Amino acid sequence: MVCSMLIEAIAVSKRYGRDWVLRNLDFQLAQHEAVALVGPNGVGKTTLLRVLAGLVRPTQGSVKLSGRVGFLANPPAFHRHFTGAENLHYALRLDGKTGGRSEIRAALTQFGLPHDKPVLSYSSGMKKRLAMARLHLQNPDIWLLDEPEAALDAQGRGLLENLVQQARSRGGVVIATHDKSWLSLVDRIVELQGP
Ligand SMILES: Nc1ncnc2c1ncn2[C@@H]1O[C@H](COP(=O)(O)OP(=O)(O)OP(=O)(O)O)[C@@H](O)[C@H]1O
Repeated sequence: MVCSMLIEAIAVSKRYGRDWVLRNLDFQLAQHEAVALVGPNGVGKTTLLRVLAGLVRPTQGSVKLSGRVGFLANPPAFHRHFTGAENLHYALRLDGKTGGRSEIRAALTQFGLPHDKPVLSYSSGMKKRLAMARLHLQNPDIWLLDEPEAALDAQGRGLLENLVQQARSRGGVVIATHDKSWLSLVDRIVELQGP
């Protein structure tokens, strides 16, 4: 049988020590779907994204992915001593892509970033923009965004909305968020209730 879902998570549970964070959760993401993942602090949104991304193994249950995953962490991680361009080049190499210099320069310009400053000199909003530029270039099938709006100004927010459109036309996107303005922009809202 051909599975048309990008993500098919079945009966996923996750426990840290003795504490259950997720219990028996089913989650699906369809092609061209945008889903908002909401719920109070500590309810398990990041944990679910990390399980879906394969960064954390579920205690029980299974996750099936159809496509390449891109994860926008909050806060995002980089090589601090590398420039933005070097970080993008490195990420593309890890993905097995040969990102051309002109493509990387265009992405830095598009996301309003300097071309030759080390990331240790970036503000948190600039780091978030660099993480967006990285995802833009990686162009995965499955986009997992953890509080992507954090630290962004109004222009950065506009760039983020464009990125979500890119994600939607390429594959599908899950946005863990406390920002209610996403709720009218997505196809479906999943509210985590706790274990
Ligand atoms: N590595 C870890 N070890 C132990 N407990 C953890 C770990 N990561 C997360 N937790 C716990 O799991 C629970 C869910 O955390 P998580 O970060 O997934 O919540 P969240 O919904 O994303 O919260 P927020 O809205 O504050 O970002 C919290 O109680 C947290 O303390």
